Amino acid sequence: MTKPLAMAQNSGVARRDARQRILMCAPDDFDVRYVINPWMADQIGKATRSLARAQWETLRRTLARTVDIELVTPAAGLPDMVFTANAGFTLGDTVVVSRFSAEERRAEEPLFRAHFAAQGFNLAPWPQDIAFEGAGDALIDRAQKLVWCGYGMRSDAAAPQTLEAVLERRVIGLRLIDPRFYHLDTCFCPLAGGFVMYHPPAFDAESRAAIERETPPEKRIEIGEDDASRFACNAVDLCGEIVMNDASPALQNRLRAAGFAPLLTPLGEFMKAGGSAKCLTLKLVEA
Ligand SMILES: NC(=O)NCCC[C@H](N)C(=O)O
Repeated sequence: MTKPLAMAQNSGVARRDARQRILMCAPDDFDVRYVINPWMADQIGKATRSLARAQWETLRRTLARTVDIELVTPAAGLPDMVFTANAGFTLGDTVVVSRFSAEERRAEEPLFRAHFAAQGFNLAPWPQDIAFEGAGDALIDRAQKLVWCGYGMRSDAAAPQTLEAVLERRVIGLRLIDPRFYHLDTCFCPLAGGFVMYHPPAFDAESRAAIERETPPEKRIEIGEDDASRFACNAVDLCGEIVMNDASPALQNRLRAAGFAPLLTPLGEFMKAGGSAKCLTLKLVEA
């Protein structure tokens, strides 16, 4: 079988990836202060700031071995701003800044917009009345040259076609049906070489069929309930190194057999807010 790691090392994509930039936000004001997803229920006030900080620093250092880390300034009173996956969706030097469905996160929008503008991104137009939560719900699949876009929990049903019109890229909408997997990046992860790691019960039948249509069986890595609940799909693929909160030995073996190198970094404090490795990062993707 073709090894994605080897493939990546020989491709132009890998050379760009070597200088890839990832946006993060320090957890200065991280906490659980409201409940907007099932993971946050019963967790108000229960995150330990010092432990969260240590977990976030370990993630940052781990990623910084391979990519350049950029930081957006955290703001007091916005405890979820640490989840930069939800800042927006970038493609080349264009960004679609998120239009949060969750009222509690709306105040993050102007801060992320100002950050992207200051960094020289072109801000793509987006209708105010269509919720879209950025790279939490829109995931680029370089191997298949398309964008997968989750909807039905946070991003509106109109988000996929709106994104397709804005980006002029093929976008496939995937309808999410389990509130625990409220963003696409909690239950779906495109990997190098056309592999896709996903939790099938998080999707409706039509969306599962779309995934099966686009991805051959040998490239589909189905994630069971146990691994999905450890946020195994919420992973960052860095040229074949898969940075994730946790994964069972069986899943780690499955990933290794496909040519990937799982790298576990515990992010339990952030799980209390419903996020882990992928949610804490935004790849500033090359077009
Ligand atoms: N899944 C993600 O991309 N981000 C995690 C966001 C967690 C935050 N508490 C939220 O519910 O919006």
